[in-house]
Amino acid sequence: MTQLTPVAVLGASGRMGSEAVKAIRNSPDLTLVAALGRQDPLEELIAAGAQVVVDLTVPESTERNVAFAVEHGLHAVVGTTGWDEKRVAGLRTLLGANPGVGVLIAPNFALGSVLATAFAARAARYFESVELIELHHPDKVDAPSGTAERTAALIAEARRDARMPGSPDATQSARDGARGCDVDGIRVHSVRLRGLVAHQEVLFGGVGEQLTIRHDSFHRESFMPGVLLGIRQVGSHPGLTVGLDGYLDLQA
Ligand SMILES: NC(=O)C1=CN([C@@H]2O[C@H](COP(=O)(O)OP(=O)(O)OC[C@H]3O[C@@H](n4cnc5c(N)ncnc54)[C@H](OP(=O)(O)O)[C@@H]3O)[C@@H](O)[C@H]2O)C=CC1
Ligand SMILES: O=C(O)C1=N[C@H](C(=O)O)C[C@H](O)C1
Repeated sequence: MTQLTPVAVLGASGRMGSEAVKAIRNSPDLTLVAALGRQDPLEELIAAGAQVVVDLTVPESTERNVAFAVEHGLHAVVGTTGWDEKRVAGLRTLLGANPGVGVLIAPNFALGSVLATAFAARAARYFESVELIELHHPDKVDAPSGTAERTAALIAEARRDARMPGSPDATQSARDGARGCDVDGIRVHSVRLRGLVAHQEVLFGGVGEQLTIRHDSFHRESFMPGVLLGIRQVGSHPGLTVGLDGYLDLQA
């Protein structure tokens, strides 16, 4: 008989957490052993015998949740935003002291979004101008989105490698926020609108042409194949992986 992987979800009653609970329950190779919320002690993860913890909480709690998992030898699949460079560096150190434990931090679990970000990174060196627009539901607590931060960082890296200057911009005066925020030298604009779920456009401009790379998540089900892929693979990838693309062969 094949062993089922025992999985716990943190943030289980949230928008993403409740969808993940459903997806895990519907997976014949996984068993949901804990579904925790803000009030529940993390020790329940151990008592429940979880092997993989899925963190879909809030930026203030994710670092502590993941540290607890790693220190107790549990693999973690993390969708929560807020993982800046300092936090990532701290987690790498912690993982160094806990060899064999795997953590996946995936700013976006939707396969189309992962591809859109990869395509944008590839296109980055060919266009003089680039700006990014991310559009989300109005209940989102952070801006810009984690996906936009990562996409901008990868575009900026590709442009630096190609020794490109910043996007041309003659603006001399602007109202606060009119030009969006600066992520690694890339302008990112955040829209919050009832009815939206999660959307992103990367706009590349060259002389007489524009390339737009757009991805839309219309429902949180779109994230679930990526969440399940992460749960199934995290144990085979010790150390830290940032981005679901780390588990995919995007060159094929
Ligand atoms: N990687 C990806 O593909 C995606 C990532 N996200 C990210 O996932 C995160 C969650 O998003 P979303 O589901 O929309 O948010 P919600 O606000 O709907 O859910 C967050 C949940 O976390 C719970 N929570 C808060 N603090 C803790 C804690 N200390 N321990 C355990 N649970 C806690 C909340 O409980 P309570 O109700 O009690 O406050 C709530 O149920 C965000 O950072 C978002 O950006 C979202 C979509 C896709
Ligand atoms: O809060 C959300 O909804 C989302 N958060 C993630 C992000 O910040 O990029 C992923 C997706 O965009 C949905």
